[in-house]
Amino acid sequence: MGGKITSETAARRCLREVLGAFRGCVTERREVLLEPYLRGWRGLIRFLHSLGAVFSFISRDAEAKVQLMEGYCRGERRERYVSLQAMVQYELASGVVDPHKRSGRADSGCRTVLRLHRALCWLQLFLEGLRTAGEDSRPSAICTDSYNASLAAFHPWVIRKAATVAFCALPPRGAFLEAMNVGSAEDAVAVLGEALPYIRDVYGITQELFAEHRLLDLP
Ligand SMILES: CCCCCCCC/C=C\CCCCCCCC(=O)N[C@@H](COP(=O)(O)O)[C@H](O)/C=C/CCCCCCCCCCCCC
Repeated sequence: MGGKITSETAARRCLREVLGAFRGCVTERREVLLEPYLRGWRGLIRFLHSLGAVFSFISRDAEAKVQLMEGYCRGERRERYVSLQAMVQYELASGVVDPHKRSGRADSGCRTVLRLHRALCWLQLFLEGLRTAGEDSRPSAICTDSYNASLAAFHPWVIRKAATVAFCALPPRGAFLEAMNVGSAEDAVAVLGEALPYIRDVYGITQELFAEHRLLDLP
């Protein structure tokens, strides 16, 4: 045990932000808008900060990826980065990414979003586990199982080891749900239930888009 909540207001604000952002991501035409997508990630990263310094190597990596994408969204070609669909179309057409090459640009939007997308798979499993597990369950175990079933396959041994050690610092379920600061544990479970369908929808659309263009294995 060891997760320490440094700012209750910040935690509450960022979870509301996550929920609102993922809710606003998908358009009527089933496009995923990048601006709210990245805003959702910002909220998650802020929440991760509130869990303590032991997670900072994880939040730094996520932060760098979000920052890179925000740069594209505000840059010269920002109209190409309004949605994931626009980004994929542009980066494929301009040769920024090539699914047939074994090496590629480390800073492309597609490659960067793919890393976040894989992490979203972990998040879905983790939140679902947290929501449905018994009162005595341990978030560290739920997190480890979710990680092993998703992201771990893409990480080298040293990262897997460091991540697994960090997960041990997660507080017990009651304290974790409290840390979400949205009311009682039941309220927190309800918020998770509210957020999950939106996150699942964003994940599903992205998975389909990347699969269609053979972008799921970008190096
Ligand atoms: C709403 C309720 C509360 C949920 C709170 C969850 C908060 C989670 C916030 C952020 C999740 C972190 C996402 C990490 C993205 C990792 C992307 C990645 O795979 N990067 C690796 C590959 O990148 P490249 O080298 O190819 O550029 C990179 O090597 C990774 C480095 C850092 C380690 C990543 C470990 C990921 C573990 C994810 C679990 C986070 C644990 C949070 C505990 C609540």
